[in-house]
Formats: sequence, C-alpha cells, structure tokens
Amino acid sequence: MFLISSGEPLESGDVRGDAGGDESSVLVAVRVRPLNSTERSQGDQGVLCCPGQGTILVNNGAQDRAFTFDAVFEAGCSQHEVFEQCGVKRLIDLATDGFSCTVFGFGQTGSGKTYTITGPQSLVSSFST
Ligand SMILES: Nc1ncnc2c1ncn2[C@@H]1O[C@H](COP(=O)(O)OP(=O)(O)OP(=O)(O)O)[C@@H](O)[C@H]1O
Repeated sequence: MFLISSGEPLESGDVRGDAGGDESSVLVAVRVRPLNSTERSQGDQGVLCCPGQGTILVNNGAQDRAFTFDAVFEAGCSQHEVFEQCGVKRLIDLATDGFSCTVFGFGQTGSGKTYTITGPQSLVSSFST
C-alpha cells in the first residue's frame, strides 16, 4: 500500500480507477505482488482479484470481500504504469519545482515496498554502474 502526498492537490486523472471524486493531496494506492517462486512451488494460490474502479476483491475461501482505494495495480502492472498512473512521476516534477512530496510504502515484509519505490533490481543496477 502506498500513500502519495504532495503540497498541491493531485488531479484525479492521475489515478487509474479513481474512486474518490474530490481532489485530495493524499492518494492511497495498492500494488499486488505476483506470487514468488517459493509460493508457486508450494502450490499457493492468489486470493486477490482486481476488477477495476479502484476495487480489490479478497477471497477468504468462501466469499469475496471488496475494498476500495484510489488506485489498484494488479500483479501484471509494470513499474512504468505504477509511476505514471498513480502520480509518482508527477510528484517528481512537483518536487523539482519546490513542492514537498512524499511516497510512503506500507505492508508486511516481502510485500514489495522496496521494489515499488526503487524499481526492479536490474533498473537499480543500471543507475549505480
Ligand atoms: N511487483 C513485483 N514484481 C516482481 N517481483 C516483485 C514485485 N514486488 C516485489 N517483488 C519481489 O518480491 C521480493 C520482496 O520485495 P521487497 O524487497 O520489495 O519487499 P519489502 O516489502 O520491501 O520487504 P521488507 O519490508 O522485508 O524490506 C523481492 O525479491 C522483489 O524483487
């Protein structure tokens, strides 16, 4: 889960599946991490479904429960899509114009916070060499 905040209201058009309507300086986005090789090898199954409109369905084995956020990114979404569509790219532009901006990752260990903030390791490596 990512809280995205800037010193000026973000436009709702920055966010796919906008559910709020009112402009806000804080947006909450969820990115689903794909199952990793360990999880796949032990036969784990995904329990999340992303039908759009900022909604995520969590299946507890018996029924779906729906939760709504400003944006939801399913497991197949690229880093580019996440940064572009949840407004992070625009925050970088605002930051260079002097606005205070924050992107805050929240989730259990291994859920993908570092990956989402910094990008895939291959991308990080290409900047550090
Ligand atoms: N969207 C994604 N697509 C592919 N792999 C991912 C994705 N998100 C995370 N991963 C992989 O899952 C693993 C855990 O991700 P990451 O290190 O970002 O978790 P974290 O939430 O920062 O964990 P911690 O809180 O323990 O630091 C890493 O190997 C990372 O490459």
